[in-house]
Amino acid sequence: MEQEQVIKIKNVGIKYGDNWVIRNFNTDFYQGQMVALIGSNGAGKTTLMNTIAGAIHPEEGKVEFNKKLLNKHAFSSIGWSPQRQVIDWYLNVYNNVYMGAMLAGYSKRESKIKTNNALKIVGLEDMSKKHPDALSGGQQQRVQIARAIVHTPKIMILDEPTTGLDAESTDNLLASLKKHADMGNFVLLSSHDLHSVENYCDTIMFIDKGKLIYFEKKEAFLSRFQNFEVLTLEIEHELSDAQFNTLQKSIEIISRNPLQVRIKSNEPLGDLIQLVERYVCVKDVKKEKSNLRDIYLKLKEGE
Ligand SMILES: Nc1ncnc2c1ncn2[C@@H]1O[C@H](COP(=O)(O)OP(=O)(O)OP(=O)(O)O)[C@@H](O)[C@H]1O
Repeated sequence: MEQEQVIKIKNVGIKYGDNWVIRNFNTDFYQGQMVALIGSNGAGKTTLMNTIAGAIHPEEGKVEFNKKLLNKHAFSSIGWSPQRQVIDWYLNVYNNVYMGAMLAGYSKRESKIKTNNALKIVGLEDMSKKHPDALSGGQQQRVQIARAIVHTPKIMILDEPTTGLDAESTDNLLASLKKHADMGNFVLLSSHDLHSVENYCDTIMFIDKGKLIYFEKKEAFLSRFQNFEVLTLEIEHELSDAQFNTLQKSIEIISRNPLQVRIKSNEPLGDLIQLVERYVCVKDVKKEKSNLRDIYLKLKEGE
């Protein structure tokens, strides 16, 4: 089925004071996509998401929504979880989330069902009576996300939703967002957790210094850069500083402990292992295709 465009970003430019942080930004988003917005600190991810969510008005250009797909109250079609925590400290966990459903126009009965479902997704069913100040940072973050997604909006804009979440909660949340996207909705999330993003998102949007560098299907993005591989070497003992420094001059070490080396795809390993074995015995070698994180680091290096 042909998926419809949900959002169009047209020549958007945003500045703080005299500084342009985003300029000439153009993108289209479609139903069914789960897009990972990635880029280094200060790249402009939050600024862009806040602009899409309507919290910042662009200096230039505009963000257009497919009006046909949205309810007449846009609020009920968009779920936004900003980077800074916005929860009501005077309401307990349950009511924080329940309020999101009520504000989106659901009846009390529907809101209850939706609230219980959202609390389940973020794993806070047992904490519904607690007040936010009695929760950990990660749990507070989950309250905010539950509130943003409780009304199952067609468009979800989530700024670093996995920050502060443990591995299990991260997986649960992303799996449920993926399911939501697969049902024809749209999810945009920013994250520095590239392993999780790689597992669940289907589209990569890589920005740098306020500019869109790559925006394509995950598989296309990965295969474009998978001309190198990562070797993990199990060695008998750690390298001394002097050994490490010397080795670094002839091979591309990306991690010291565990020792990880970047090589070209299909490059023979004999010479490399011989080189390392001048200093330490290599007990095992594991070769993996570069993943999203490796590619991201390589891109940042080559800047
Ligand atoms: N309120 C503000 N006033 C002035 N400059 C700002 C403001 N907010 C952000 N900036 C600047 O705009 C640029 C983009 O910031 P933004 O927060 O959008 O980046 P980000 O990609 O979300 O970073 P991070 O990964 O650290 O969250 C940065 O250079 C930042 O210093």
